[in-house]
Amino acid sequence: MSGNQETKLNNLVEWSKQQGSSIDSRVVFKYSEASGVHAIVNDDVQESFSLIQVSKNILITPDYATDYFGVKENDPTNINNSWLQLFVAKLKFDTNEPTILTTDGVNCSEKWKHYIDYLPETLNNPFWWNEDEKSLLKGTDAGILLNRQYQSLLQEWQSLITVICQKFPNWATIGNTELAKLQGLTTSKHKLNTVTSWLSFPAYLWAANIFTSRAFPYFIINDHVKDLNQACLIPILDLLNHKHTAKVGWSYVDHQVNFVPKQSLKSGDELFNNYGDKSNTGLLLGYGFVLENNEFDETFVTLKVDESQITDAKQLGIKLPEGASSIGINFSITNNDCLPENLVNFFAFLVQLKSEKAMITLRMKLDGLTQLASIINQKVEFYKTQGKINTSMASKVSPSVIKVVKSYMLCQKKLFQSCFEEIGKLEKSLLKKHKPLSFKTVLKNDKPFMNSLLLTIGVSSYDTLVKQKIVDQVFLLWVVRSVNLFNDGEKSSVKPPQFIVDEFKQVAKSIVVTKEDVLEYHPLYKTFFPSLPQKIPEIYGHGEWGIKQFIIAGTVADRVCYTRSANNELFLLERKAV
Ligand SMILES: C[S@@+](CC[C@H](N)C(=O)[O-])C[C@H]1O[C@@H](n2cnc3c(N)ncnc32)[C@H](O)[C@@H]1O
Repeated sequence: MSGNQETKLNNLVEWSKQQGSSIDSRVVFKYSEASGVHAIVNDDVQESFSLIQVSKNILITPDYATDYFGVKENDPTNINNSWLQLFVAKLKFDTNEPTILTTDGVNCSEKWKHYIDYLPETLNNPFWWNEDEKSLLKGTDAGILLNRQYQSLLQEWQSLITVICQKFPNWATIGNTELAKLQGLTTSKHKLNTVTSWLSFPAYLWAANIFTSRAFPYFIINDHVKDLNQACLIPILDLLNHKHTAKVGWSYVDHQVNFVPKQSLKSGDELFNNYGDKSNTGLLLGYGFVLENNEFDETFVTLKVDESQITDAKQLGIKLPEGASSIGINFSITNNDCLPENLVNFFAFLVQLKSEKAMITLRMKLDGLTQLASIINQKVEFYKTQGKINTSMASKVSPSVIKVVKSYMLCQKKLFQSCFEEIGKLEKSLLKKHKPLSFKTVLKNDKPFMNSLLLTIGVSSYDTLVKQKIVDQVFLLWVVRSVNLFNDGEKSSVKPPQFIVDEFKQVAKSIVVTKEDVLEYHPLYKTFFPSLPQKIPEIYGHGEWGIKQFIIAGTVADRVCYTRSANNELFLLERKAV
């Protein structure tokens, strides 16, 4: 820490004490490159011992802003702490009119001088990164949210400044100049990082980021607060860094905010606060750092589908995440639930066939999992490559940004990796539980059919069919054979599966064969006919072997087949709800 910053910190601590706050003598403030100012205890501390008491006198609360700007608490522009943020921007950046007086004569600039002087001017969260640095987040949750939050802050600021210009004629000139700077600029060209006045957008952005990185919920000190997002600034307590496992308590007693660690501390331990169960995306955007092994980490699979599909999925009993709409459905992937049931079911729904109306079948579930696995695998690959920052980029971005981006990417990749592994496990357990018929076993048991393959195409095992990529064709041939065998009624050692025969009959009843179908199946048909009945008449010489039978078998295949991608094993699934 520079000497100047150290002086500012000491001034802040002294001022807070003069204003009635107390800091236990075992708490000392230190500085590190990695996490800035933080507190250490230089002796053991018992659990539940109140270490810091901050006087109400020094808190920056919303009432100061509403009083100063003459805004009603329920004013529609008074959302997201907007007026309080503007108030803090004025405290920090207004050099023309440095005295801010409230209606009852409190000189706010004087009052919070040491606190405002201490607040960091340069923030390290992505809102303050240069364009090359920001581009490293392209395609990530953080990148998407960064743009979205930037836009909404911009709109929030525009509404505030418009009100300011109407209400306060002496600020209107600066306000209008600041508003005009943004006219005609596209989103990507917003490189406004320089504070030109307290009414400028960068001044507001700075104040908003001070709130995301340092503010506390206002309800801690005011029971009547209805809006849980309403915030206040609590000097001194905001010098504590975050640990997601830290057990802490905040309470408001006798006009003081008490900070109490709910665990004992050893001499030399860092005295942490707990900012809440935040994901790395939340930490990165709000605070500029991420935690490896963050148990609250989260990422999303976002899908865009029609409104009608959302309605149909709900009708099927799938509980969609809150806010699901045709704009997007965000399925949350966390460490605790890296493969949410509703995501699995929604993918099953997406591959539903007409013949599977009103139920989720094993085939839908397995096929849906295959589609999902492919998307998740793309995400894993994306984070693998995106996480490797190329050397040409490395010269344009700061090492601290590279470090935080790499760490963020790695954690996101881990979540998707766990999701991918979980898909494999679920597929395995579904197959184990429902034990669907394996085509490999079918062939092993149907010796005459297997012999016929050997004599005609020279193939003697399932694995060779896989190698030659002809499993699907042979499956169609076997379906037609099974139906003929069944219709023959002959006593045979081979029993065709009843559900295959039933499915074939059902398709046969409703199918309308088109010219396109015939053209599609013609090449396959020609490979088997007329040679098969000539060579092996005992199987192919009686029954129905027309091209139509193969077209029907094709639809049967769509309805009953599932190929496990890990080993290309083909399973035949009965249609039943799971
Ligand atoms: C409430 S302030 C804490 C005091 C701050 N370190 C300072 O220098 O004033 C929050 C900021 O501290 C830093 N910080 C907090 N917890 C951290 C952690 N576990 N690892 C790295 N930086 C952390 C981040 O820069 C964050 O934006």
